[in-house]
Amino acid sequence: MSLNQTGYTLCILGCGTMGIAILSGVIASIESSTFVPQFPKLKWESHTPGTSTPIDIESDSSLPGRFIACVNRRETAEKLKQTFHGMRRSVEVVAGENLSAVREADVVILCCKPQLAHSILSQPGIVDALDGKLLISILAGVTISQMTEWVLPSTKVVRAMPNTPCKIREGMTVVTPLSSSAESELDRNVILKIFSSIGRCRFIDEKHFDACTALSGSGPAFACIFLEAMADGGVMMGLPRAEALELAAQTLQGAARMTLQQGAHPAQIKDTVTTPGGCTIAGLLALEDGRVRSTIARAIQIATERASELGQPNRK
Ligand SMILES: NC(=O)C1=CN([C@@H]2O[C@H](COP(=O)(O)OP(=O)(O)OC[C@H]3O[C@@H](n4cnc5c(N)ncnc54)[C@H](OP(=O)(O)O)[C@@H]3O)[C@@H](O)[C@H]2O)C=CC1
Ligand SMILES: O=C(O)[C@@H]1CCC=N1
Repeated sequence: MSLNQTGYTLCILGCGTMGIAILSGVIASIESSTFVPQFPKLKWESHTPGTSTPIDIESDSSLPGRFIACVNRRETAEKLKQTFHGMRRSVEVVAGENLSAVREADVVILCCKPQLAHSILSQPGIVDALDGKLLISILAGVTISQMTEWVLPSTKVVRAMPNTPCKIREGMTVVTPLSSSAESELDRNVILKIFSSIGRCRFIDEKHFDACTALSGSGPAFACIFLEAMADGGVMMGLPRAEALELAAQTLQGAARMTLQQGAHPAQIKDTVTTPGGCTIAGLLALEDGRVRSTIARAIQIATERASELGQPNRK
Protein backbone atom coordinates (compact mmCIF):
# COMPACT_ATOMS: atom_id res chain seq x y z
CA MET A 1 0.00 0.00 0.00
CA SER A 2 1.27 3.47 -0.84
CA LEU A 3 0.82 6.35 1.56
CA ASN A 4 -0.03 8.53 -1.41
CA GLN A 5 -3.00 6.29 -2.05
CA THR A 6 -5.94 7.79 -0.21
CA GLY A 7 -9.00 5.81 0.68
CA TYR A 8 -7.41 2.57 1.76
CA THR A 9 -9.51 0.00 3.61
CA LEU A 10 -9.29 -0.35 7.40
CA CYS A 11 -10.68 -3.47 9.04
CA ILE A 12 -11.43 -3.62 12.76
CA LEU A 13 -11.22 -7.30 13.62
CA GLY A 14 -13.34 -7.57 16.79
CA CYS A 15 -15.25 -4.30 16.96
CA GLY A 16 -16.35 -3.94 20.59
CA THR A 17 -15.66 -1.13 23.06
CA MET A 18 -12.23 -0.26 21.70
CA GLY A 19 -13.00 -0.90 18.04
CA ILE A 20 -15.94 1.48 18.33
CA ALA A 21 -13.80 4.05 20.15
CA ILE A 22 -11.10 3.95 17.46
CA LEU A 23 -13.49 3.97 14.50
CA SER A 24 -15.68 6.72 15.98
CA GLY A 25 -12.64 8.88 16.65
CA VAL A 26 -11.06 8.34 13.23
CA ILE A 27 -14.32 9.06 11.42
CA ALA A 28 -14.92 12.17 13.56
CA SER A 29 -11.44 13.40 12.69
CA ILE A 30 -12.11 12.92 8.98
CA GLU A 31 -15.42 14.74 9.32
CA SER A 32 -13.74 17.61 11.14
CA SER A 33 -12.06 19.95 8.68
CA THR A 34 -10.32 21.92 11.42
CA PHE A 35 -8.22 19.17 12.95
CA VAL A 36 -4.85 20.46 14.13
CA PRO A 37 -2.97 18.03 16.37
CA GLN A 38 -0.95 19.70 19.15
CA PHE A 39 1.80 17.90 20.95
CA PRO A 40 3.84 20.48 22.87
CA LYS A 41 7.02 19.15 24.44
CA LEU A 42 6.62 18.93 28.19
CA LYS A 43 9.20 20.88 30.18
CA TRP A 44 9.83 18.11 32.65
CA GLU A 45 9.71 15.07 30.36
CA SER A 46 12.82 13.02 29.77
CA HIS A 47 13.53 10.75 26.84
CA THR A 48 15.66 7.67 26.68
CA PRO A 49 16.83 7.57 23.07
CA GLY A 50 15.24 4.76 21.13
CA THR A 51 12.61 3.94 23.72
CA SER A 52 10.21 6.85 23.58
CA THR A 53 9.83 9.24 20.71
CA PRO A 54 7.45 12.19 20.92
CA ILE A 55 5.36 12.52 17.81
CA ASP A 56 4.45 15.76 16.11
CA ILE A 57 2.89 15.32 12.71
CA GLU A 58 0.51 17.22 10.53
CA SER A 59 -2.74 15.53 9.65
CA ASP A 60 -3.52 15.04 5.98
CA SER A 61 -6.03 13.22 3.86
CA SER A 62 -4.33 9.84 3.96
CA LEU A 63 -6.57 8.43 6.65
CA PRO A 64 -8.61 5.38 5.61
CA GLY A 65 -11.47 5.83 3.19
CA ARG A 66 -13.32 2.57 3.74
CA PHE A 67 -14.14 0.92 7.06
CA ILE A 68 -15.12 -2.66 7.84
CA ALA A 69 -16.09 -3.70 11.39
CA CYS A 70 -16.09 -7.43 12.22
CA VAL A 71 -17.92 -9.00 15.14
CA ASN A 72 -18.91 -12.54 16.02
CA ARG A 73 -22.65 -12.42 16.72
CA ARG A 74 -25.45 -11.13 14.50
CA GLU A 75 -27.10 -9.26 17.39
CA THR A 76 -23.85 -7.42 18.06
CA ALA A 77 -23.70 -6.49 14.37
CA GLU A 78 -27.24 -5.07 14.49
CA LYS A 79 -26.39 -2.93 17.54
CA LEU A 80 -23.16 -1.80 15.89
CA LYS A 81 -25.00 -0.69 12.76
CA GLN A 82 -27.11 1.57 15.00
CA THR A 83 -23.97 2.90 16.67
CA PHE A 84 -22.47 3.93 13.35
CA HIS A 85 -25.76 5.03 11.82
CA GLY A 86 -25.75 8.68 10.82
CA MET A 87 -21.99 9.04 10.48
CA ARG A 88 -20.99 10.68 7.26
CA ARG A 89 -18.60 7.83 6.49
CA SER A 90 -20.39 4.52 6.39
CA VAL A 91 -19.01 1.52 8.24
CA GLU A 92 -19.62 -1.94 6.79
CA VAL A 93 -20.52 -4.16 9.74
CA VAL A 94 -20.18 -7.91 9.32
CA ALA A 95 -20.71 -10.88 11.65
CA GLY A 96 -18.90 -14.16 11.09
CA GLU A 97 -17.21 -12.90 7.92
CA ASN A 98 -13.68 -12.24 9.11
CA LEU A 99 -12.05 -13.79 6.06
CA SER A 100 -13.70 -11.65 3.39
CA ALA A 101 -13.17 -8.53 5.52
CA VAL A 102 -9.46 -9.21 6.03
CA ARG A 103 -9.07 -10.01 2.32
CA GLU A 104 -10.56 -6.64 1.40
CA ALA A 105 -8.53 -4.71 3.97
CA ASP A 106 -5.19 -2.97 3.56
CA VAL A 107 -4.72 -2.44 7.29
CA VAL A 108 -6.20 -4.61 10.04
CA ILE A 109 -6.55 -3.54 13.68
CA LEU A 110 -7.00 -6.58 15.89
CA CYS A 111 -9.35 -5.59 18.74
CA CYS A 112 -10.67 -8.92 20.05
CA LYS A 113 -10.14 -10.26 23.58
CA PRO A 114 -6.54 -11.42 24.13
CA GLN A 115 -7.55 -15.06 24.66
CA LEU A 116 -9.37 -15.15 21.27
CA ALA A 117 -6.51 -13.83 19.15
CA HIS A 118 -4.92 -17.16 18.28
CA SER A 119 -8.19 -18.83 17.30
CA ILE A 120 -9.31 -15.86 15.18
CA LEU A 121 -5.98 -15.66 13.35
CA SER A 122 -6.11 -19.44 12.88
CA GLN A 123 -9.47 -19.35 11.07
CA PRO A 124 -9.12 -20.88 7.58
CA GLY A 125 -7.60 -18.41 5.08
CA ILE A 126 -6.95 -15.56 7.53
CA VAL A 127 -3.18 -16.02 7.58
CA ASP A 128 -3.02 -15.87 3.78
CA ALA A 129 -5.42 -12.93 3.68
CA LEU A 130 -2.99 -11.05 5.95
CA ASP A 131 -0.05 -11.72 3.62
CA GLY A 132 2.03 -8.53 3.30
CA LYS A 133 -0.47 -6.46 5.29
CA LEU A 134 -0.11 -4.29 8.36
CA LEU A 135 -1.62 -5.98 11.43
CA ILE A 136 -1.96 -3.65 14.41
CA SER A 137 -2.82 -5.46 17.63
CA ILE A 138 -4.26 -3.54 20.59
CA LEU A 139 -4.46 -6.68 22.72
CA ALA A 140 -3.22 -6.48 26.29
CA GLY A 141 -0.49 -8.97 27.10
CA VAL A 142 -0.19 -10.69 23.72
CA THR A 143 3.38 -10.17 22.52
CA ILE A 144 4.72 -9.49 19.03
CA SER A 145 6.73 -12.72 19.17
CA GLN A 146 3.53 -14.68 19.90
CA MET A 147 1.66 -13.05 17.03
CA THR A 148 4.46 -13.39 14.49
CA GLU A 149 4.32 -17.13 15.11
CA TRP A 150 0.63 -17.13 14.18
CA VAL A 151 0.97 -15.25 10.85
CA LEU A 152 3.19 -15.34 7.77
CA PRO A 153 6.63 -13.67 7.97
CA SER A 154 5.38 -11.14 5.37
CA THR A 155 2.68 -9.82 7.71
CA LYS A 156 3.87 -6.69 9.50
CA VAL A 157 2.87 -7.01 13.14
CA VAL A 158 2.79 -3.92 15.36
CA ARG A 159 1.35 -3.47 18.85
CA ALA A 160 -0.60 -0.42 19.91
CA MET A 161 -2.18 0.35 23.27
CA PRO A 162 -4.93 2.97 22.98
CA ASN A 163 -7.58 3.89 25.53
CA THR A 164 -11.32 4.61 25.54
CA PRO A 165 -10.99 8.42 25.27
CA CYS A 166 -9.97 7.77 21.64
CA LYS A 167 -13.72 7.86 21.09
CA ILE A 168 -13.75 11.62 21.70
CA ARG A 169 -10.30 12.10 20.15
CA GLU A 170 -8.68 12.57 23.56
CA GLY A 171 -6.96 9.20 23.52
CA MET A 172 -3.46 8.18 24.52
CA THR A 173 -1.94 5.50 22.33
CA VAL A 174 1.50 3.96 22.53
CA VAL A 175 2.85 2.03 19.56
CA THR A 176 5.82 -0.34 19.29
CA PRO A 177 8.65 1.12 17.17
CA LEU A 178 9.11 -0.05 13.58
CA SER A 179 12.43 -0.69 11.87
CA SER A 180 13.91 2.17 9.89
CA SER A 181 13.43 0.74 6.38
CA ALA A 182 11.64 2.76 3.70
CA GLU A 183 8.69 0.37 3.76
CA SER A 184 8.40 0.67 7.52
CA GLU A 185 8.33 4.44 7.15
CA LEU A 186 5.11 4.11 5.13
CA ASP A 187 3.57 1.84 7.75
CA ARG A 188 4.77 4.18 10.50
CA ASN A 189 3.00 7.08 8.85
CA VAL A 190 -0.21 5.08 8.42
CA ILE A 191 -0.16 4.20 12.13
CA LEU A 192 0.56 7.79 13.14
CA LYS A 193 -2.21 9.12 10.92
CA ILE A 194 -4.72 6.81 12.56
CA PHE A 195 -3.76 7.23 16.20
CA SER A 196 -2.72 10.91 16.10
CA SER A 197 -6.14 11.70 14.67
CA ILE A 198 -7.77 10.39 17.85
CA GLY A 199 -5.47 11.80 20.52
CA ARG A 200 -1.84 11.66 21.49
CA CYS A 201 0.40 8.95 20.13
CA ARG A 202 3.99 7.99 20.83
CA PHE A 203 6.34 5.10 20.19
CA ILE A 204 7.45 3.10 23.22
CA ASP A 205 9.45 -0.15 23.30
CA GLU A 206 7.42 -3.30 23.74
CA LYS A 207 9.17 -4.07 27.06
CA HIS A 208 7.13 -1.20 28.57
CA PHE A 209 3.79 -2.26 27.09
CA ASP A 210 2.37 -3.96 30.18
CA ALA A 211 3.06 -0.81 32.21
CA CYS A 212 1.47 1.34 29.47
CA THR A 213 -1.51 -1.02 29.40
CA ALA A 214 -1.99 -0.42 33.14
CA LEU A 215 -1.25 3.32 33.12
CA SER A 216 -3.02 4.65 30.05
CA GLY A 217 -5.03 1.62 28.87
CA SER A 218 -6.67 0.95 32.25
CA GLY A 219 -6.06 4.52 33.44
CA PRO A 220 -9.49 5.95 32.53
CA ALA A 221 -11.05 3.49 35.00
CA PHE A 222 -8.62 4.49 37.76
CA ALA A 223 -9.14 8.19 37.06
CA CYS A 224 -12.89 7.70 37.24
CA ILE A 225 -12.63 6.19 40.72
CA PHE A 226 -10.96 9.41 41.84
CA LEU A 227 -13.50 11.48 39.91
CA GLU A 228 -16.43 9.64 41.42
CA ALA A 229 -14.97 9.87 44.93
CA MET A 230 -14.45 13.63 44.61
CA ALA A 231 -18.06 14.02 43.50
CA ASP A 232 -19.21 11.83 46.41
CA GLY A 233 -17.37 14.16 48.77
CA GLY A 234 -19.24 17.10 47.28
CA VAL A 235 -22.54 15.25 47.63
CA MET A 236 -21.67 14.44 51.26
CA MET A 237 -21.31 18.16 51.85
CA GLY A 238 -24.71 18.89 50.28
CA LEU A 239 -23.92 19.58 46.61
CA PRO A 240 -26.41 18.16 44.09
CA ARG A 241 -24.96 15.08 42.32
CA ALA A 242 -24.93 16.57 38.81
CA GLU A 243 -23.12 19.74 39.87
CA ALA A 244 -20.69 17.77 42.03
CA LEU A 245 -19.77 15.59 39.03
CA GLU A 246 -19.37 18.60 36.74
CA LEU A 247 -17.12 20.39 39.24
CA ALA A 248 -15.01 17.29 39.80
CA ALA A 249 -14.65 16.43 36.09
CA GLN A 250 -13.80 19.93 34.95
CA THR A 251 -11.34 20.33 37.84
CA LEU A 252 -9.51 17.12 36.94
CA GLN A 253 -9.51 18.07 33.26
CA GLY A 254 -8.17 21.55 34.08
CA ALA A 255 -5.38 20.21 36.28
CA ALA A 256 -4.42 17.60 33.66
CA ARG A 257 -4.41 20.21 30.90
CA MET A 258 -2.13 22.49 32.94
CA THR A 259 0.33 19.60 32.97
CA LEU A 260 -0.06 18.69 29.31
CA GLN A 261 -0.43 22.13 27.74
CA GLN A 262 1.76 24.27 29.99
CA GLY A 263 4.26 21.66 31.11
CA ALA A 264 3.41 22.35 34.75
CA HIS A 265 4.60 19.59 37.07
CA PRO A 266 1.77 18.18 39.22
CA ALA A 267 3.71 19.06 42.41
CA GLN A 268 3.95 22.67 41.23
CA ILE A 269 0.20 22.85 40.57
CA LYS A 270 -0.49 21.32 43.99
CA ASP A 271 1.84 23.77 45.76
CA THR A 272 0.25 26.75 44.02
CA VAL A 273 -3.18 25.73 45.26
CA THR A 274 -2.00 25.07 48.81
CA THR A 275 -2.28 28.24 50.90
CA PRO A 276 -0.30 27.97 54.17
CA GLY A 277 -2.68 27.10 56.96
CA GLY A 278 -5.54 26.84 54.46
CA CYS A 279 -8.09 24.20 53.58
CA THR A 280 -6.12 22.50 50.76
CA ILE A 281 -3.30 21.35 53.05
CA ALA A 282 -5.93 20.03 55.46
CA GLY A 283 -7.43 17.94 52.65
CA LEU A 284 -4.03 16.84 51.36
CA LEU A 285 -3.01 15.53 54.77
CA ALA A 286 -6.23 13.51 54.93
CA LEU A 287 -5.35 12.01 51.53
CA GLU A 288 -1.81 11.19 52.70
CA ASP A 289 -3.22 9.57 55.87
CA GLY A 290 -5.17 7.30 53.53
CA ARG A 291 -1.92 6.41 51.68
CA VAL A 292 -3.54 7.58 48.47
CA ARG A 293 -0.27 7.88 46.52
CA SER A 294 1.04 4.41 47.24
CA THR A 295 -2.43 2.94 46.74
CA ILE A 296 -2.69 4.50 43.26
CA ALA A 297 0.89 3.62 42.33
CA ARG A 298 0.41 0.03 43.54
CA ALA A 299 -2.74 -0.21 41.42
CA ILE A 300 -0.60 0.49 38.35
CA GLN A 301 1.94 -2.09 39.54
CA ILE A 302 -0.71 -4.79 40.10
CA ALA A 303 -2.46 -4.00 36.81
CA THR A 304 0.89 -4.22 34.98
CA GLU A 305 1.53 -7.64 36.47
CA ARG A 306 -1.95 -8.80 35.46
CA ALA A 307 -1.54 -7.36 31.94
CA SER A 308 1.55 -9.51 31.46
CA GLU A 309 -0.57 -12.62 32.07
CA LEU A 310 -3.30 -11.81 29.54
CA GLY A 311 -3.32 -13.90 26.39
CA GLN A 312 -0.62 -16.19 27.77
CA PRO A 313 -1.07 -19.97 27.56
CA ASN A 314 -2.31 -21.62 30.78
CA ARG A 315 -3.40 -18.27 32.22
CA LYS A 316 -7.02 -17.23 32.58
N1 LIG B 1 -11.52 -1.81 26.93
C1 LIG B 1 -10.44 -1.01 27.00
O1 LIG B 1 -10.49 0.09 27.60
C2 LIG B 1 -9.18 -1.42 26.33
C3 LIG B 1 -9.04 -2.67 25.76
N2 LIG B 1 -7.87 -3.02 25.12
C4 LIG B 1 -7.76 -4.32 24.47
O2 LIG B 1 -8.68 -4.28 23.41
C5 LIG B 1 -9.21 -5.57 23.17
C6 LIG B 1 -10.72 -5.48 23.07
O3 LIG B 1 -11.24 -5.02 24.29
P1 LIG B 1 -12.74 -4.50 24.34
O4 LIG B 1 -13.00 -3.63 23.16
O5 LIG B 1 -12.94 -3.97 25.69
O6 LIG B 1 -13.54 -5.89 24.16
P2 LIG B 1 -15.04 -6.14 23.69
O7 LIG B 1 -15.48 -7.39 24.33
O8 LIG B 1 -15.86 -4.91 23.92
O9 LIG B 1 -14.94 -6.35 22.12
C7 LIG B 1 -14.51 -7.55 21.56
C8 LIG B 1 -15.16 -7.68 20.22
O10 LIG B 1 -14.66 -8.84 19.59
C9 LIG B 1 -15.72 -9.46 18.87
N3 LIG B 1 -15.44 -10.85 18.58
C10 LIG B 1 -15.50 -11.91 19.41
N4 LIG B 1 -15.21 -13.04 18.74
C11 LIG B 1 -14.96 -12.69 17.46
C12 LIG B 1 -14.63 -13.39 16.29
N5 LIG B 1 -14.47 -14.72 16.29
N6 LIG B 1 -14.45 -12.69 15.16
C13 LIG B 1 -14.63 -11.36 15.12
N7 LIG B 1 -14.93 -10.62 16.20
C14 LIG B 1 -15.10 -11.28 17.36
C15 LIG B 1 -16.89 -9.29 19.80
O11 LIG B 1 -18.10 -9.46 19.07
P3 LIG B 1 -19.36 -10.23 19.72
O12 LIG B 1 -19.98 -9.25 20.69
O13 LIG B 1 -20.22 -10.52 18.54
O14 LIG B 1 -18.84 -11.45 20.41
C16 LIG B 1 -16.68 -7.86 20.27
O15 LIG B 1 -17.29 -6.96 19.39
C17 LIG B 1 -8.71 -6.47 24.29
O16 LIG B 1 -7.72 -7.31 23.77
C18 LIG B 1 -8.14 -5.51 25.32
O17 LIG B 1 -7.00 -6.06 25.96
C19 LIG B 1 -6.84 -2.14 24.98
C20 LIG B 1 -6.93 -0.89 25.50
C21 LIG B 1 -8.07 -0.43 26.26
O1 LIG C 1 -8.86 -4.45 31.46
C1 LIG C 1 -8.26 -4.84 30.44
O2 LIG C 1 -7.73 -5.96 30.42
C2 LIG C 1 -8.19 -3.95 29.24
C3 LIG C 1 -6.77 -3.63 28.84
C4 LIG C 1 -6.57 -2.19 29.19
C5 LIG C 1 -7.91 -1.73 29.51
N1 LIG C 1 -8.77 -2.68 29.48
